Order: sequence, then C-alpha cells, then structure tokens
Amino acid sequence: MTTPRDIARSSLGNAVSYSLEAASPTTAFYSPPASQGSFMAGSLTSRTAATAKQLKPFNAGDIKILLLENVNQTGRDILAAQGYQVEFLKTSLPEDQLIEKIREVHVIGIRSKTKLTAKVLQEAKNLLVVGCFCIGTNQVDLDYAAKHGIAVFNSPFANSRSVAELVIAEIITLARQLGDRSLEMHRGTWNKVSAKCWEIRGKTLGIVGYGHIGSQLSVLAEAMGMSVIYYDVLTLMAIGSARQVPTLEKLLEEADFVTLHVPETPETKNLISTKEFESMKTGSYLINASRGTVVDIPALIKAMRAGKVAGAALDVFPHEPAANGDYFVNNLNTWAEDLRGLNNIILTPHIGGSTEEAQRAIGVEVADSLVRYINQGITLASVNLPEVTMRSITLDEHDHARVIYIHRNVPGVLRKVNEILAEHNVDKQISDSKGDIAYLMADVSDVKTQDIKDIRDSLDSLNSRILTRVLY
Ligand SMILES: NC(=O)C1=CN([C@@H]2O[C@H](COP(=O)(O)OP(=O)(O)OC[C@H]3O[C@@H](n4cnc5c(N)ncnc54)[C@H](O)[C@@H]3O)[C@@H](O)[C@H]2O)C=CC1
Ligand SMILES: O=C(O)CCC(=O)C(=O)O
Repeated sequence: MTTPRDIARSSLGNAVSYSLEAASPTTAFYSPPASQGSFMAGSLTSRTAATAKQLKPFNAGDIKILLLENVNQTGRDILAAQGYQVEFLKTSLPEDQLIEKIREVHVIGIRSKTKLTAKVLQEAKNLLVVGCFCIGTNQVDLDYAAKHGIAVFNSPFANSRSVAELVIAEIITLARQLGDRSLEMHRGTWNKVSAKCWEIRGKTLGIVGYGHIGSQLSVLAEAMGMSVIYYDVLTLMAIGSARQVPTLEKLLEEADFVTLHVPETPETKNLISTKEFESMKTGSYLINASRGTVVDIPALIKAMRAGKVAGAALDVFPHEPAANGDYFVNNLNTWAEDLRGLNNIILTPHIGGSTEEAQRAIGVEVADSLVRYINQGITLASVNLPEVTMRSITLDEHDHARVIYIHRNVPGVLRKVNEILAEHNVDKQISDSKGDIAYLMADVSDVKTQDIKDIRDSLDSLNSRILTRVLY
C-alpha cells in the first residue's frame, strides 16, 4: 500500500528524474573539494569515490538535512561538500518542534537526546535516513524505521576509548574522594584526610557488559594494577588476565568497583536495584556511563546513605535535558536534589564520549555512511537494515542505473522484481534480509530516462514494496 511518506519520497525522485538532462557535466561527477570532508585518515567517501560516477537520484541541493545536538564540524563539512542543504542546531528539540522540522527533511542527524519515536517518525514523510552521531541507538524506534524503509546508521566504537578513559579517571577520583576535597577547597575549607581513601592497585574492577567499552576499559584497568572480572550475557574472550564470571551476582559480590557498559534494553532497565546493592561489598563503588535507566537511582541513594556504597559516578540519567542550562533539578528527575546532596558522588552531564577526538571521528564516520546511503544506496554499517554493498557504477558505464528495492521479506518477491528488470541487462544484483525486511540492489545497463520511471512505477506497484529508489 502506498503511504503519504512514499508519495513524498518518490516525488523527490520524480522531480529529479526530469532534471537529468539539466544537470551540468560537473555536477554529474563526484569531486568534493580537497579541503573538505577529510579529517586525519580522511573521509571514506572522499577516498573511495574518486573514479565512481556520482549517481543522481536528485539534485544534491534538493536534499535537506537537519543536524541536531551540535554534530561535529567534520560531519557538517562532509555533508555540505555534497551540496546538500544542511541546517545545524546545537541542541535537540522538544517533540512538537521536532515533528514540525522532521516533516521537511530527507536526513536527520542526532546524538543521544533526540527521541525518534514511532509518533515522531510517522510525521517524517520525506525521511530516507537517520544518522546517530553516537554509539547508542536506543533513542530511535529502529523497528518502525526499518518497516518504513528509513535506514539508521551510528558510529559503533569511535568514542569507546573516551568513555573508558573517563571511567579510569572516575575510579581514582572516587577512591580518593577527590570530588569532595575539591568542592571543600572551592568553599575555602582545608580538610586533609586519609580515612577511607584507597589506592586502586590490587582492587577488583567488575565490568558489566564486556563489549567495545568494557573490554577497552579492562586493558586500561589492568595496566594500573587492578584485577578485572566481567559479566556479560555472551561468553566472550577475556583480554589480558581478566576473568569472566557466570552471574551478575557473583560479580557484585567480588568487585570493589562496579562499572556498567550495557545498552539500554528492557532487560537492562533497573539492572542495578535494591537486591543488587545488597549483593555488593560494603564500601564498594558504582559507576554508570551507559544509560540512565540501568540504575534504580532511589535505590542507589538509599545504599549510599546506608554506607553500603561508598561512592558513585553517574554520567547518564533517565531524563536528560535537551540543552545546557540549570536543568538538573527535581522537575527533571524527582530525586535530583537528594542525589546532589550525597557525599563522594560524581555527576557529569553525559560527557563520556565528549572529546574532540571522538566527536571528530564520529562526524566523519556517520557522515560518510549517510553520503554512501544517499548517493549509492549502500547500507554498510546500518543498524536496522540488512548490510548490502556493491561496487560503484563507474564513469565509463553509460546508461546504467542502480535499482534499490526495500521490501517485506515474503516469498516470491525476487521473481517479480526480476520480471520487471528482465528487459534490461542486470549487471550485478544482491539481496539480503534482516527479519521482516529485505533489501535488494541491482545495477542494470541499457537504461534510458523513460525506463527509469517505468522501472520505479512497476516496482512501486508490487505489494511487497516498502521503498523504491532508482539512482542513475
Ligand atoms: N556515556 C556516554 O557518553 C556513552 C555511553 N554509551 C553507552 O554504553 C553502552 C555500551 O557501549 P559499547 O561497549 O560500545 O556496547 P557494545 O554493544 O560493544 O557492548 C555491550 C555489551 O553489553 C552486553 N550486554 C547486553 N545486555 C546485557 C545484560 N543484560 N547483562 C550483561 N551484559 C549485557 C552485550 O553482550 C555486549 O557485550 C552503549 O549502548 C551506550 O548506551 C556509549 C558511548 C558513550
Ligand atoms: O555524545 C553523545 O551525545 C552520546 C554519547 C553516547 O551516549 C553514545 O555514543 O551512545
């Protein structure tokens, strides 16, 4: 069934199909300015596409991109170098304003705060793709997006090291009560104490979630003389001398410092609550730089007041404000003032991944993924669509077109698609599925402008269709 979104998105395609002849020879080729789109190792897009033909599903200038949450300059440059229209905002937007804006755009770039729920996405009639300029993708309804042919990309590990380094800093800061001493000095109080201040050498670090961040942290912690144990739902190879433990309870019973590096899922909601605090060693410490929902904060407050937990560092919270300002109060999270009143607690505004290095690398990685997807339909690194890639159509290949057909994964689709493509020479074709959704890409030759419209119209008429794009 054709939805308003499909009509809006294909009308972009139609509008541009007819502008094919009007495209100037230079705009038909991919040649971003050398000064743009590269940082350090450089943008993948600008490195790999030199001899590739830039496929024209549209005039690049028709593509509207909204970048929220202060996406790094590197990413903005790569997208602007393509000639897309890029609107940039430093903050995220409240839902009503987001809905207004998202109706207009083909691409949205966000970080962790912008919630792309089904309610928001259903208003996004033109949206082709979402770029999460971060690791976490829990803020996007990935399933809804896939079912409506909206690809989602993220940066799976460019900020892992930054988070791991922050956690190392926090372990020492908590062990030495540095936060409290510093606050006292700022207030003019000299308070030289050693009671309950510790070296971290020889202490046990318990890592919950031994993925990119957890395993990186494991290496750093061992280098500083800590013993590392970890708990993960998967059996994972231990790095160095680290040791996997079979249950969360076992980890909590053994660790002096517990640090959380799991994604936000229904299973990780309140993963650490009253029962888990009871299992922890008296005088141990908790660090959470994963997602705010993973810790039951009222239970943490109780455990800290009771002396069970000697210190905590929280970088993430169940409700985080959309912009910087004086927002960390009870209006946002009912327990905010209780938390602020505790001793030896480090509270940071979700800055785990906020380093120049991480943000620059993320900007390049995600912008490259977006450009590849918009211009060539390549889904490599997509988190919600099957990962499909094919070599580019080259400048020598005239009258070639790339057909992309996102469809429901039901029997008989390939036969019908190939009947439609049969009048042309299919040079290469690939198809893959992920759950209910399949992604087919075919490069066909001997295709004239009128054929492009016919191919798209025929594919659009199939009832398995989610989205058709023909790039040429
Ligand atoms: N504070 C910040 O600025 C940042 C926070 N993050 C958060 O950190 C999380 C972890 O990041 P990565 O290490 O890159 O993710 P990852 O996907 O590489 O690793 C997560 C690990 O957690 C494990 N896991 C999942 N559910 C679990 C459960 N119930 N119990 C135990 N283990 C479980 C997985 O098997 C996996 O090994 C992200 O999902 C994100 O939410 C990521 C980057 C920056
Ligand atoms: O830097 C950000 O805004 C988000 C960092 C984060 O939590 C992530 O990458 O998942």
